[in-house]
Amino acid sequence: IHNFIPPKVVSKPDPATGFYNPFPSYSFTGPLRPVYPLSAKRTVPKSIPHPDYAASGIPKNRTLGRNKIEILDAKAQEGMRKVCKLAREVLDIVAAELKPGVSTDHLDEVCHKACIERNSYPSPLNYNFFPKSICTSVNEVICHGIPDQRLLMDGDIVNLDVTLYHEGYHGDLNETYYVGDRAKADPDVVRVVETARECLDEAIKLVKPGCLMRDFGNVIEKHAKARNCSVIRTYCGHGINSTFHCAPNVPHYAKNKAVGECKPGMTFTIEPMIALGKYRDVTWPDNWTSTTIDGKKTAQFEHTLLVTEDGCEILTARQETSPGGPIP
Ligand SMILES: COc1cccc(Cn2ccc3cc(C(=O)NO)cnc32)c1
Ligand SMILES: [Co+2]
Ligand SMILES: [Co+2]
Ligand SMILES: [Co+2]
Repeated sequence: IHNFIPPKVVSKPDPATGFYNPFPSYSFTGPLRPVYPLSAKRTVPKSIPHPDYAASGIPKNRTLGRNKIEILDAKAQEGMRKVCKLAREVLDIVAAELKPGVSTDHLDEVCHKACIERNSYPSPLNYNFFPKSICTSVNEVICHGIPDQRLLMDGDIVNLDVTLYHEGYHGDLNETYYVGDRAKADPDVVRVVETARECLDEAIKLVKPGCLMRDFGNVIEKHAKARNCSVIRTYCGHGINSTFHCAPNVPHYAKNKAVGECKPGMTFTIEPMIALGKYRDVTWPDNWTSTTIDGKKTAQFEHTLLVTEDGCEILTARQETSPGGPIP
């Protein structure tokens, strides 16, 4: 079940970290720990259109024709442009808050408010019962990190994954950022972050009518391996439109069997997760937080893309003012 009720704080701090360890019997793969309690569940005014799962937690499984990829008409494409532009604005607003001493829960609050200010619902909230409005994935967390009371520290890397639901369409993007002085970042940390960024850029270059969904994994894994990194296999890119996740499934590893080819009017994400060590993942007892099995750092970047007649439009593209960006 995903209706996650964090456990009561245990009586004594964990000698290893000095923090209270809410899962004493679980052997964490790295140094990161959750810091509870989670803040109270945030609400979205009823005046803002909610996705079907907002109350129940369970998305309607409308894409029963699993492999049928929706082609959006001009009006729907305009709707996707709009929500993706807003999603980029929200990501940039949250990223501007990043500094040592800020809690991931504070980032959730900033994201939640920025969505509401844009008459948008934060898509992750209650999606399959996810408890917060943004995914904040720190260090060895691959994805789906839950915003909590932990304070960001100099030398951390943090992925912010934002998805908005606006006027019937979802827009989904994420970036990984350096916390503290980027110039002092560990070279291995820079390698995994910049490799993830480059893997996404390489894959996007392929996107045009006729390109096969299974092609992206080959270029992503080739680049990752050339930089002595691995590719997480469990989580994939996905179709996105009026539904948060739909066909196609877009694996990021080589020699995959993904079905489908790019056609004008399709919208989907590519969101490679790259690791310094092993590609295998293991999920915390919170049922959400996915971490590398060896506790080594991992990074991710994501865009929502629209296939056009001669290539693609990066609907969630960085702006001049966007925080972060490549270390030259
Ligand atoms: C075992 O079912 C699971 C496991 C983990 C997570 C969720 C639900 N979920 C919550 C937020 C979220 C974001 C994305 C995404 O595409 N980011 O780019 C995907 N899933 C998401 C369900
Ligand atoms: Co479940
Ligand atoms: Co995302
Ligand atoms: Co996504």
